[in-house]
Amino acid sequence: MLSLIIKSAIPRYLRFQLPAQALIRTMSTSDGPPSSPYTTLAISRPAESIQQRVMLSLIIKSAIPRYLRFQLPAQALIRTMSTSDGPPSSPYTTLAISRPAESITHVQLHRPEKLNAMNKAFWREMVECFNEISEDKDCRVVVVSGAGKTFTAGLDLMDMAGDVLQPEGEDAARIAWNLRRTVTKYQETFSVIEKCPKPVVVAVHGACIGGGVDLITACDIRLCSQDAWFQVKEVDIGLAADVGTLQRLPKVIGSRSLVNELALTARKMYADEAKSSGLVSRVFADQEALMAGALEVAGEIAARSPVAVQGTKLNLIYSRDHSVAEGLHYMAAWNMSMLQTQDVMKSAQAAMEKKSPKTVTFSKL
Ligand SMILES: CC/C=C\C=C\CC(=O)SCCNC(=O)CCNC(=O)[C@H](O)C(C)(C)COP(=O)(O)OP(=O)(O)OC[C@H]1O[C@@H](n2cnc3c(N)ncnc32)[C@H](O)[C@@H]1OP(=O)(O)O
Repeated sequence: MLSLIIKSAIPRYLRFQLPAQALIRTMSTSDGPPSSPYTTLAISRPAESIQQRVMLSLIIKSAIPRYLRFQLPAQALIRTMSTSDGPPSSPYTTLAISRPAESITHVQLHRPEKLNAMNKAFWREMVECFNEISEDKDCRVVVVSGAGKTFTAGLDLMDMAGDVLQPEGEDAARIAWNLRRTVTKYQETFSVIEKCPKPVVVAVHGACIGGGVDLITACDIRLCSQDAWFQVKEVDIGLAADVGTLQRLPKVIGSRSLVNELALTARKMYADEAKSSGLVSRVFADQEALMAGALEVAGEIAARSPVAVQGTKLNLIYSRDHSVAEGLHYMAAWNMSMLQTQDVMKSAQAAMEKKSPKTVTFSKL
C-alpha cells in the first residue's frame, strides 16, 4: 500500500528505487486532519526510521507532484538520486536523467556498453520518462543524447528476439493480435516525444541506426557532430521500419527520392548530407561542441514564454498533419485563449525596452 503511494507520489523520471517506507507524516495542513494534505482523509505511517524520514523528505521536497505536496520549495534535485542497477542519477536502467541548467531536462540513452541498443526496458522507460516530463512544470525543454561512443545501435537484436520472432498466441489471429499490440506499444515510445508539449532537442554523435532514426524524427530539433551517421537499417534485418521513420522522415527531408533511397537500401548517410538534406539543422565539430550547442539552443528555448513555446510546438505539429486552412482554424481557436496570457504583455514590454526575453520571469506552465 505504502509502496503504491510512494510510486504515485513521485514522478518516476525523477525517482529512484525507494525503500518500501514512505514519509507521509512530515506533511501537514492547517485546515485538514493532522498529518495529511487532504481535508477529508488522514494519512499516517505507523512506523518508520529517522534515516528514511530524512532521505524521503529530501526526495519528496524535490519531486513530489502537487496532489501529494504541501507548500514545498520549487527545487528539483535530480542529480542527488542514484540506482544500483541503472545509470547514475536516474530511476531508470536505460536512461540517465539530469538537469544541466534551469528548466532543461537532459535525457541520456544510457547503455553505453551495448551502444545504447534499445532493449525492452528502454521501450517502456521512454514512455514513462516523457509522460513525466510532459507534466513537470519545472521543465521547459528537453535535450536527448547518447552515452558512450555512439548515439544508438537501434533495436536490441538480442533482447527483442522473443517479442518479435516468437510472438505468443494459439493461432494466427492471436499471434497477429499480439504482434499488433507489440508494434503499437513500441510506436508509443517515440510518439510520446512528439506528444510532449516541451520541445525536444536531440544531439546525435556516432551511429544513429534503425530505431535511432525513428527516435530522432519525432524530435523537434536535430543536431549532430561531424562523426555522426544515420542508417534506416530495417530492410537489412528483414522488416519494414514500423515505429515512425517511414511516417515522419518524409516530413523532415524535402526529397521523397532521398527518403525512399535511404529506406529501401539502408545506405549510411553521413553528417554533411544529413545537414544538406535537412535531417539535421546544425553540425558541430565534435561531441563536446555538440552538447554545448544543444544546451545553448535549449537555453534559448527555456528563456522564452512557455505558453508561446509550447503553443508553437503543438501548432507546428498540427499544421504538419493538416491543410493550411485547418491549421489556421486550429491556431485561431488556440490563441483565443492563449493570447490572454500575461506572457504577451511581459514579453512585449521587454522587447520595447530592448531587453532580452531572458530578463523576463514567466510563471510555470
Ligand atoms: C517492433 C520493432 C521496433 C523497432 C525496430 C527497430 C529496427 C532497428 O533498429 S534495425 C537496426 C538494428 N541494429 C543493427 O543492426 C546494428 C547492429 N550493430 C552493429 O552493426 C555494430 O554493433 C555497430 C553499430 C556498427 C558498431 O560496431 P562496433 O563498434 O564494432 O561495436 P560492436 O562490438 O559491434 O558492439 C559493441 C557491443 O554492443 C552490442 N550491440 C551493438 N549493437 C547491438 C544491437 N543492435 N543489439 C544488441 N546488442 C548490440 C554488441 O553485441 C557488443 O556487445 P558485446 O557484449 O561487447 O559483444
